[in-house]
Amino acid sequence: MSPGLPPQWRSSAESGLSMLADTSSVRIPSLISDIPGFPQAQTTFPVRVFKLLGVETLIVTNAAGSLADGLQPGDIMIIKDHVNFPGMVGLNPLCGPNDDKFGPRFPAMSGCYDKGLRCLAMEIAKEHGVASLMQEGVYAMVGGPNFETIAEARLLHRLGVDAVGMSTAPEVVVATHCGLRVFGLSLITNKVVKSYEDKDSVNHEGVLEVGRLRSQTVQQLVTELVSRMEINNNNNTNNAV
Ligand SMILES: O=P(O)(O)O[C@@H]1C[C@H](O)[C@@H](CO)O1
Ligand SMILES: Nc1nc2[nH]cnc2c(=O)[nH]1
Repeated sequence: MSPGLPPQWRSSAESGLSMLADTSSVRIPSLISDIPGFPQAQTTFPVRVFKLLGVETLIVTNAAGSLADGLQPGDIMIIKDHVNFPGMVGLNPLCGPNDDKFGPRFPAMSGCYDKGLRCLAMEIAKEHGVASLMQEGVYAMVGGPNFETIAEARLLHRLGVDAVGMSTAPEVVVATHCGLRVFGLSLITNKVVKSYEDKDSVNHEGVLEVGRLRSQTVQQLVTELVSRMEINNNNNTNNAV
C-alpha cells in the first residue's frame, strides 16, 4: 500500500485489492461462454459431416438487408466475399484445438467464394432472363438478433459492406478450412435504413414475404447451377479415366 495514501482511504483500498487477489469471488466474463444458444462448432458440425460423406461443394443462401444503393429488395446478390464480425472478435467456429484431419490451424480465407461458380451463376442468370436482379457483393455477418441501428448501418456501409445478415460466415469458414468449394447467394429482403430522415423500418415478416416471392427464382438458379456442376464433375471423371 502506498505510504502516501491518507489513512482514511487505506482500509477501503486494501479491502478492494484483497478482493481482486481472491479470484474465487471474481467472475471473469468470457465472451464465448456467456453467449446463449448453440456453440458455432456445433451449428457448423454438419459441414464436416458433408466433407466426410464426400461432398465437394457447399452452397449457402441467406436473407440480407442491402446497404449498397444498387441493391433493391428482391435482388439476388452473389456473395463475392464476407466480413465475419463475430469471428473477428473470437466467436469463430474454429476456436479450440485444431483437428488436423480437416484442415490447418491457420487457414487462408482469401478466395473462399469460388470464382468459377460465381461466373457460372451469372451466365445462368443471363440465360434465365434474371441477370438484372443479380450482382456480386460483399456480405457481412453480424451477431443479431436485432436489426441495425442507423449508425451501425452507416458504419457497415463505409466499411465496404453491400449486404448484412446474421448467418452464413461460420459455415463458410468451416467449409473453407476443410477444403470444400463454396458458392453463396444473399436474397436482398430489405433496404437497411441509413438515414435519420427515413421513416422505413425493417421487420421479420417483410423479410419472409420477399423470401416467398423469390423462392422459385432462387431454386431454379441453384438447381441449374448444381446440374451444370455435375456435368463439370463428370467431365473431370472422364478426363481422369
Ligand atoms: O437467412 P438468415 O437466417 O441469415 O436470415 C436472416 C437472419 C434472420 O434469421 C432473419 C431476420 O429477418 O433474416
Ligand atoms: N442484420 C440483418 N439481417 C437481416 N436479415 C434480413 N435483413 C436483414 C437486415 O437488414 N439486417
